[in-house]
Amino acid sequence: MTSTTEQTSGKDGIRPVFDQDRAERAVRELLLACGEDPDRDGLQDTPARVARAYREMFAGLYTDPDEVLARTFDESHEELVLVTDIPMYSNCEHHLLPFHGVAHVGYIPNGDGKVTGLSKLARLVDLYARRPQVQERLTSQIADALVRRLEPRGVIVVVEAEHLCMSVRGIRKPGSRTTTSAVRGLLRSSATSRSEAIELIRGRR
Ligand SMILES: Nc1nc2c(ncn2[C@@H]2O[C@H](COP(=O)(O)OP(=O)(O)OP(=O)(O)O)[C@@H](O)[C@H]2O)c(=O)[nH]1
Ligand SMILES: [Zn+2]
Repeated sequence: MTSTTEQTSGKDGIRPVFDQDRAERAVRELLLACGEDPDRDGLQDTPARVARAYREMFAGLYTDPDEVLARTFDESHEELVLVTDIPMYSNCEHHLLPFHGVAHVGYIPNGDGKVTGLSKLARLVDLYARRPQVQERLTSQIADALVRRLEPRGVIVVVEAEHLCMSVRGIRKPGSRTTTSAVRGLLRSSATSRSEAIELIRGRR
């Protein structure tokens, strides 16, 4: 039986552990269900490898996003800070197949010294991407974490991705891309601020 701790998600979806043995048993079962022989030469180490791969791909389940943004700098910049084209690899929670693309993350600091390191924006993308996800939730979780920790005047997050569940199976439309956005604060309420950010994202190349 599954224990309560395993079923219960903590703050912001944080889970306590990755169960390597259980994951290996599940992969072995999957191979058997596919009619494969998990004991044949090429597959002997596969359950352990796949389990480790999932541990890595879902590492964001075991990390507190607020820690990523814990350190702030005293900088009186009060206009847009935008990091574009952050490579993003996630897995859709419906098929456990990858979706990948880029994220653009911007915020307007509130001027009271809460400016974060630029790499932390990419770390935040990574953390939420490394969970079983849907693209809409990934996008809004990144935005909401920034709002929570930095109390900025505005936030914009745009994610553009191809879903392999739409490419390699099902509808099979390789190359189709999905764009999602989450805007908060001034970047939502002010058309001028939002257009400035969107223009910078669009014209980045
Ligand atoms: N909104 C949203 N849908 C997603 C995402 N990732 C995958 N999906 C969709 O999840 C849906 C699951 O639909 P179902 O009908 O339950 O499953 P399915 O029979 O495998 O669907 P098909 O992919 O159409 O074959 C599909 O339409 C996927 O395209 C995502 O990040 N956001
Ligand atoms: Zn999918």
